[in-house]
Formats: sequence, C-alpha cells, structure tokens
Amino acid sequence: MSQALLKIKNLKTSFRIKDDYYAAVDDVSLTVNKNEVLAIVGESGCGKSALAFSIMGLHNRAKIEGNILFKGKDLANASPTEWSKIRGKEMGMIFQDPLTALNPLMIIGDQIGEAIYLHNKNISKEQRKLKVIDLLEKVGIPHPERVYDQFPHELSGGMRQRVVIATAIANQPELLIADEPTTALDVTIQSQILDLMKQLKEDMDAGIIMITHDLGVVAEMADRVAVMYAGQIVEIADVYTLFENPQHPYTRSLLNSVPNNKEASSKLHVIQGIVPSLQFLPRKGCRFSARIPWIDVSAHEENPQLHEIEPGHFVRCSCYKHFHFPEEEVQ
Ligand SMILES: Nc1ncnc2c1ncn2[C@@H]1O[C@H](COP(=O)(O)OP(=O)(O)OP(=O)(O)O)[C@@H](O)[C@H]1O
Repeated sequence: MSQALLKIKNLKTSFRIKDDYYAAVDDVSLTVNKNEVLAIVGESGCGKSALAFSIMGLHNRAKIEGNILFKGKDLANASPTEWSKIRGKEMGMIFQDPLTALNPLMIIGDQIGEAIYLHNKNISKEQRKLKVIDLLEKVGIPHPERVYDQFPHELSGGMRQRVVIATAIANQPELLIADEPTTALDVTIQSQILDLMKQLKEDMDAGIIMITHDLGVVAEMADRVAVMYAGQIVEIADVYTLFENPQHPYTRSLLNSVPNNKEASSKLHVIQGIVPSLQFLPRKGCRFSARIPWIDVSAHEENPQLHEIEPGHFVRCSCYKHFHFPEEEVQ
C-alpha cells in the first residue's frame, strides 16, 4: 500500500490584480506518495508553477486557501519560521534555470555547504566539505574537488543543473519539486538528469512532483500524471492509462499535438487559442469549451466536476463523452 506524503485538498492560490483576487490554482486536490513521481502537465499559464510555489510556501503575496498536508501537517498557512525548517530540508526544489537558482558570486562548495549548514549547525567545516564532495559525486560531476572551488559561470548548463540538484537533495528531502528541470538543457544532458532523478527517487524513497510541458519527459519519468488547464486539474491517471486512454479533450489535444504519437496518424492537431489570462478566465462552465467550439454547448456540464471513470482515473466535465477532433468522422 502506497503511503501519502503530500495531500493537497481544495487548494486555491489567488493573486491580487488591481482590486481583486484571481485564482491561478483553483480548487486543486491531489496526492503524492513516497517513491512516486507525479507529473503535472499543461501549457504555459495553466498554473503549474503557481501550484509548485504554493506547495513550497514561496508565494509571499498570494492568498492561499485549502489544505497542503505534508506528512499530516497542514502547511497552507505555515509561518516563515516553520517554512524555514521545512524548505531545503524536508522539501527540496529544483528550478528550471540553474543560472538564476545559483549565486554567481559564490563558489559551488559554499553554496551547497550553506544549504547543509542551514539545517545542521553542528557540522564541522571539514565534514561539510566532505559531504559536499560526496553530493557532487552522487550527481555525477567529474572532478568534484575542483568543481567545489569553481563559480557557476565556469560550469556548463548540464553541470550547473547537477549542482542545483545536489543542493536540492543535500539534506535528503522527502519531497522534491522539479519545475521544468531539463527544459534549459540539451537532449543528451536531459536524459542524464532524468536518470539521475529516477535514481534519487529510488535511493531516498522520495516523492517527486515533476512539472513539465514535455510529454516525452512524462512518459519517461512519471508514475501518475495530472493534466492542468486554466488552474484546474482536468484529468489525472496513472501514466499508462493517460497515454493509452486519454479522455479529456485537452489531454487528447495535447497528446495529439506531439509528433510520433500514435494517435496523430497523419496530421498533428493544433490546439486553437491560448490559455486565457487570470482576469479574463471564464470561471463558470467548462474552461476548455471555448477552444473546442465544434462541440455542442449542451455537451458541457454547468459546474464541471472530476468524475472517476475507472479506478484512479478522473476526468473533469462530461464533454469528454462527446469529444472528437474536427477532422474525425462522427457517426
Ligand atoms: N505573482 C503573480 N501575480 C499575478 N499573476 C500571476 C503571478 N504568478 C503567476 N500569475 C498568473 O497565474 C497564471 C498561472 O501562471 P503559472 O506561472 O503558474 O503558469 P505555468 O503553467 O507554470 O506556466 P509556465 O509553464 O509558463 O511557467 C498565469 O495567468 C500567470 O500570468
């Protein structure tokens, strides 16, 4: 039986724009288990990063409602002091761009060493150095003693991302959140970093939330997948089911817009339009309806809910039952 590490219930993260608050994460509930990778996918602007930042307590001006239960403790409105004990220790985060995540003026050894020291003030300087070198080795950095004394700009993009990962895992977090960890890297380095993360998941029994718009990364890494659209989860299932039996029109459109996907037999589907900005997002009805105008309005629910259509497979709005691509024959 898998053990829940993180349980998010009805999470709503809203940003103030002019005089009102608008939800970028709107009633999201999900679970991450130990030794599990949950991928969160969706186009730019769907709320993936807003969700990740909420879980890590990194929004300082947003309104957070709902529950973020980490090992049973609700962190939704934890104080900065409580967060400073958890962040970097029990939870680690890997950001998309290693250059902005690293301090350009600090040598690598000191950056990782500082992350260790923050949560373990009793460790001696010598022990810290040994630990940093061990971490650099663990993430596959050659000549770790030399890299210890180097500055970020002296390393390649792939090496820098390894340093970011080494920092994120320095205190053996139980939950790792990776926001587009390989987007800035070239393909060969990408697969090395993904292999490394898989290895870490096994070694540390960690839960990982992997945010990505790359379905290849999802197929390679995820155990389960949540598809986000306009702040909501529109479909969630295990990775096999999601690729073999996608149901929500948005999921099907995403999969069908990827070259080499078997559903895309001859022509790729282009999802028309864009994710509306927060202020102009229609909050009632099916949020994806405007992008599938050929589907009759009566196919959508008024207040679309997630329906469990088979064990562990949830789909929002009954429009999935009536969905087809415009180019498909309808009987
Ligand atoms: N601090 C903020 N203040 C106001 N609006 C914000 C803020 N941060 C994010 N948003 C808005 O919230 C929505 C979701 O943004 P978010 O960055 O979470 O999307 P995303 O799916 O992670 O996109 P990307 O893949 O481009 O990072 C967007 O409309 C964005 O403009």
